[in-house]
Amino acid sequence: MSPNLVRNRRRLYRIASIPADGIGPEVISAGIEVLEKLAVVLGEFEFRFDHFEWGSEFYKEHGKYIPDGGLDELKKYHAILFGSVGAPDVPDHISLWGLRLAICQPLQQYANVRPTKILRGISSPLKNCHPGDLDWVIIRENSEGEYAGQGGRSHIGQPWEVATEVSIFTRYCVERLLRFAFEIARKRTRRKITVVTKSNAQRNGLVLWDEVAEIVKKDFEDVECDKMLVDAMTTRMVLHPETLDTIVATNLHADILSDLAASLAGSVGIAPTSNLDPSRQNPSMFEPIHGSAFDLVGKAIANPVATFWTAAEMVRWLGHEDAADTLLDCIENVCEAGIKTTDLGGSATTREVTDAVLDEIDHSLGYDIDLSNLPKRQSLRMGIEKTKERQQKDKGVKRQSLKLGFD
Ligand SMILES: NC(=O)C1=CN([C@@H]2O[C@H](COP(=O)(O)OP(=O)(O)OC[C@H]3O[C@@H](n4cnc5c(N)ncnc54)[C@H](O)[C@@H]3O)[C@@H](O)[C@H]2O)C=CC1
Ligand SMILES: CC(=O)C(=O)O
Ligand SMILES: [K+]
Ligand SMILES: [Mn+2]
Repeated sequence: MSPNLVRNRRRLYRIASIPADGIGPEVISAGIEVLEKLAVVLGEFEFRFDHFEWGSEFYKEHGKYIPDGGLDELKKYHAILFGSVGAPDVPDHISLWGLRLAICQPLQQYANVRPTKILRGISSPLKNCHPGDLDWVIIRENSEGEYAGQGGRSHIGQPWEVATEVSIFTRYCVERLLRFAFEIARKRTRRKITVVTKSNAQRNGLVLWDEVAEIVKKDFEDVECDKMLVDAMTTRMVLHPETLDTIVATNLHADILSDLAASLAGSVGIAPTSNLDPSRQNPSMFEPIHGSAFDLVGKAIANPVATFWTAAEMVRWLGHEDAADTLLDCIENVCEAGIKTTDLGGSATTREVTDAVLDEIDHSLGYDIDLSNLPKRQSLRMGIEKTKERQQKDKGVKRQSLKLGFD
């Protein structure tokens, strides 16, 4: 086979990288190293990253987080890899609305998907909660609710000052998100969804949620559906994690529940986020669940696992399920080997965890070989052979024969 044909089968993905603030740049640069290694080793695809210096430094210099025309620029990419926005010297609402929400909302990334599970080698702070007992995916409405931008302040500074934060819930957005969540539940083994609201106190918008859920669930009779009020949901997550699978909730409720979920699975330093436009008309955005972690900046100890898992979810969204699973396997192998940062009770640095994952990816071929010394097309061909092998899903079996297939 000619090298050109092989090369043509390799998909090229253009990724916009926006590391932004705090530990964002530390974890995103580690994530990019891992993605580039995965691409070279598997040979199914390649990435071209363009870096956008948008963040709080840019804001302080230019008065805006996104320059004019910036969103149109982002639309040219297959996906966006995002770090975190938020700096100690800029009010949090300015930074969040200036960058993250200013991307998610116009690009209609209305489904925020947050899987959480106890990775091999990580222990839950919950007594008796082991891998398999906590394996959830939280679907967060990502376009409206408490983050719709409705509200205002009057009589600022006066004793009679008034401020409103109006939650917006539209039948259209609630229904599209619930349908998306039920589809996710249907694809998972347990086919089980919990709809979380607060329709006792929030008697308008969340009653609408309950009503729309009743309608949508009729189209998913194969999915077991139950509902919870959000306060009781926290109790169930802690005391009966094994009874949950797919969870769907409003923008604010799911924001809170998903940080709790990540911590119950070990740390916010491990959990991923996908901000998806399910219509695929716009690029989706992938980011670790955590924020800027001011307390860790510059110490080189931020946990990069959340970003690696996020990278795996980006690869999955781009259509490479097996490659995503390979990366997740490599991450879990590293955790299982005890190479963990301090948030997980270990003592490894960001660099050490990253190097260990890079090493695992190299070894995921089942072959100890240094790809950096090979001409590019040889490693491409090896990747294709490797992909075929993976389809057999023979995890754990050392692959004996790896056809190098040099032309
Ligand atoms: N999507 C985004 O861009 C987000 C931005 N933020 C912003 O980040 C800033 C800080 O927010 P916080 O509420 O403190 O939340 P945070 O997620 O930055 O930190 C909360 C706690 O988790 C720890 N943590 C976070 N990431 C970690 C990692 N990778 N490894 C180990 N430990 C980690 C931190 O050290 C801290 O103790 C604020 O400006 C906030 O608005 C917060 C959440 C999301
Ligand atoms: C801003 C924030 O906390 C989040 O997107 O999860
Ligand atoms: K983030
Ligand atoms: Mn959050």
